[in-house]
Amino acid sequence: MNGGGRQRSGTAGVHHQRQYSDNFLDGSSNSRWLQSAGLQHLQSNNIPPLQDYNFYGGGAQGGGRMYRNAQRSFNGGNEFYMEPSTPPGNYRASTQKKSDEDSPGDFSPGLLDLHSFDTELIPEIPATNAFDGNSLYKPSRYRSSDDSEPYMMGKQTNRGRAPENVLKSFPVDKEKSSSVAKIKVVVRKRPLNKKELAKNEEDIIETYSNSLTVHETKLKVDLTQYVEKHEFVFDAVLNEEVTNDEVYRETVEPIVPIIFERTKATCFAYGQTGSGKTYTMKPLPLKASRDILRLMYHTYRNQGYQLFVSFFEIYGGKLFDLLNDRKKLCMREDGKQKVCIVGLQEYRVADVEQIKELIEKGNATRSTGTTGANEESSRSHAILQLAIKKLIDGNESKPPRPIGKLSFIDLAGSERGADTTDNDKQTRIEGAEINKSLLALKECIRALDNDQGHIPFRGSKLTEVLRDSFVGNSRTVMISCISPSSGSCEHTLNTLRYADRVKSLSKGNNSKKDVLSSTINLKESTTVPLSSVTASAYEDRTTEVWQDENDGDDFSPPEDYYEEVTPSLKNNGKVESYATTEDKLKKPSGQVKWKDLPRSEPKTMHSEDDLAELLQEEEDLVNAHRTQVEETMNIVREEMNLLVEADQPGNQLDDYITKLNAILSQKAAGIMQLQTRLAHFQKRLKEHNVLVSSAGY
Ligand SMILES: Nc1ncnc2c1ncn2[C@@H]1O[C@H](COP(=O)(O)OP(=O)(O)OP(=O)(O)O)[C@@H](O)[C@H]1O
Repeated sequence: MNGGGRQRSGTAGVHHQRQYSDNFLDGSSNSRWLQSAGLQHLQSNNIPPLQDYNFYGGGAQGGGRMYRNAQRSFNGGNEFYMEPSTPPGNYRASTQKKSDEDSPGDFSPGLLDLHSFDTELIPEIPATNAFDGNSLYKPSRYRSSDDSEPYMMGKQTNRGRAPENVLKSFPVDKEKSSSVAKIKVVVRKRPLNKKELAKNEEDIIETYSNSLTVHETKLKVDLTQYVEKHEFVFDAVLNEEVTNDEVYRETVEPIVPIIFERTKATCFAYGQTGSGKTYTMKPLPLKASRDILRLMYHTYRNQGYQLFVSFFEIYGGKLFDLLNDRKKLCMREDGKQKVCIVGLQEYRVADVEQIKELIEKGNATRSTGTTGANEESSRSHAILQLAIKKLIDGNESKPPRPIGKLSFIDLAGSERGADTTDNDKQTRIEGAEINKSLLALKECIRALDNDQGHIPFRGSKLTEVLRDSFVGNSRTVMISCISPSSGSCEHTLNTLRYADRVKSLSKGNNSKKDVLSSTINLKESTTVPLSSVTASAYEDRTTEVWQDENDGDDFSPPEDYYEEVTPSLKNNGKVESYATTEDKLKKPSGQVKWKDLPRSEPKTMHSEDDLAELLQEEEDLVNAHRTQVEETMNIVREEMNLLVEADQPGNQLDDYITKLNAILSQKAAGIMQLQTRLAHFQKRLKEHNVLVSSAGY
């Protein structure tokens, strides 16, 4: 598709990108992420405090002044302004009828409508005028679009792309916009970090341009090891050498022009803690705003477009404004089921530096903590929104109309539910809440996947906010971040299955389900231990097998197959028990590979088929029960959370306990059934072994 996974930048930037997390330069997290984004020159200690720029000022008049300031700034002045657009009494709910538009006094104070779009169409600009680099280009007003030289008004550089090229890249984008997929799922693999290298963990992810293979080492019942191969296909797979700039080009850049065309777009990162979500997400808004401003000031010049920034987090099921001293926010639904965030401050911005400052401010305010995998772990879901609005008839005294919106969501680690086992009460509550919201997100995705009439968006604050990412005229880019390490294999598989499910939401996708591992690899890999395979015998025919057995087959794996695994219930000791180096079959690159196995004699084959079927059955059963137990645990966690929140646990404790007991008894019955089945399985396995040894195999 795009060759993203094979990209090699081959520049100094690559070297930088390949540094492991622990190798990062000293300094604040903000300066670190600017460096990681290739935007270090934006780092400035000289920027005056926001208050110096009438940060909390407002009013219709203020808005007019603000706009004029913006124009001056754009016209080469060095003035720097930012004002929130939602001062009390100054903002109109965009759901209001057109007849009300001339009555600024009726605007709902501080109410931001996340979903509403007016009906006025943006005038089409002929491509020749819109993208005429010669007529529009003002050389003194911006820099190259190169990653290391972001768009900055009032500054000039001799380096960078020719002006024509900068502007002419947009027609391409515009053409692309109509064909931009509704949902795009991209996987990003980070490099092994120092800790993982110190533990001798191996890179088990093999990437191609739009697919990847996870090589999972497993133990058979007789404790011999084998490698199970899981193949996934996505829209793009970005390997550990891909820079943040390339990530931007692959993910967000194509959707930027569309937000001028009445579209809501969302980009979110998903993955376990420490997998690189924040590292990936942080540079994107700045890069996007650079392109948005370029479009605003050139392609849509003089058309009254304005750019607004807001930044909030969902922490413990509550919303906090990251640009307004973590002020608690309220989410409300209006009569049309449109979600509004009451009190959220929006800041109008005119250049990248202002946006940079706001993002830094928000990031500094964000809730973080330390996990085993990440010293600066996000404990919240952070949502940064870039909203494009348009002045009504060029009238600066009226609030502008929302046109399009680009939201960036940095989700908390997907396995933070594991924190519920932590002794610290606060961490447990956080973990439970994160778990709940990610579970709700999964439920919504599943419901959409099944074309269910009712989508349970109200399951969590996160899904309420994300609602418009999945319905209506929207675009969604999901970046699944994965660690390459063998120790993270289970989490990685969970992330990829989750991503696979999201991918299946988009029409006409070509995503293969990860059924291969349980049907083919398992069957064949159970017959020969890995240690007995010589390196020279290395061969890979998995793809061939897949094609043979699955061509034209629209088989969908059972629901349970995609259930996410809660790590606290898993045996993480697996990291330690990973196969010894001698046991592994390696390619010259060191990548562990699955080995094709010799074809068996018909008699043995028959018994192997039986065994494989049995194994499959057992695995399905175990998966189903594990899922049930995990779901139960989630319910228990949620209930516990409710109790804590209720503040007077005694009140409803008896009810809760009765309810939980009923659920647990039901699950216990299931587990007993599983034990009976396993005993049966063990008996069959013994019989099989006898059969194999008597056949002299
Ligand atoms: N592609 C990458 N290249 C180099 N370093 C990376 C890459 N991805 C992540 N890192 C580093 O790994 C560490 C963890 O990354 P990050 O904080 O982005 O994880 P996260 O998924 O956001 O975790 P959490 O959910 O706990 O917030 C950071 O120090 C980061 O700099």
